[in-house]
Amino acid sequence: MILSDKRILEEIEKGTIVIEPFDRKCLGTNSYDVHLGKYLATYKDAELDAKKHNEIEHFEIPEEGYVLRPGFLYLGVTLEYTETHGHVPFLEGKSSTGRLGIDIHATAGKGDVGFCNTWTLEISVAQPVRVYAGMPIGQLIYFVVEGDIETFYNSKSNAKYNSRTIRPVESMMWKNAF
Ligand SMILES: Nc1ccn([C@H]2C[C@H](O)[C@@H](COP(=O)(O)OP(=O)(O)OP(=O)(O)O)O2)c(=O)n1
Repeated sequence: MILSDKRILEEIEKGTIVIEPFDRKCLGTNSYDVHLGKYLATYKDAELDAKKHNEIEHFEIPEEGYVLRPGFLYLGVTLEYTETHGHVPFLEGKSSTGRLGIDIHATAGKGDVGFCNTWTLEISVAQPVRVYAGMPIGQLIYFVVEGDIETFYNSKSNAKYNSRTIRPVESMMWKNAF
């Protein structure tokens, strides 16, 4: 089950869903529109190694926008800081973004109950496209979770992506033992 607009508002009222900044106009029938934050990042090395800490370089999207190019992975970030304490949040693209050939996640759309942060976007494009800080980029939808939670994401000692940030965060795969 996906939360309706009224339920999302009720959860915000209760504090079980936090979206900052929140704008009522961004609330859809059963989703909330999120926006592109001003920081982007790319990996320093052209070849990545899943066992190593691959470092990124951050840069700001200028006023006139920034042209994303095919063949590159850009890490972006939502403008919105979110907390979800009782539901499973999913980050989805928007049809209007998709129609510009912009993918906002490579594979990960699911969030965890207890996730408290901005969302890192794994952006790739089908053709060159100029993007702007603050443009609508995706939407959050909230699923009801079945069963009790033993360990919330924000209380997991090994949660990799819960340190509050306004910048995109690189892959922390290197922290996995494999
Ligand atoms: N495109 C996405 C998808 C998810 N997340 C956030 C919300 C999730 O709650 C958190 C962790 O996502 P995953 O569980 O998919 O990531 P990992 O399994 O790699 O990390 P961890 O070991 O911390 O669970 O990252 C994000 O910022 N950007």
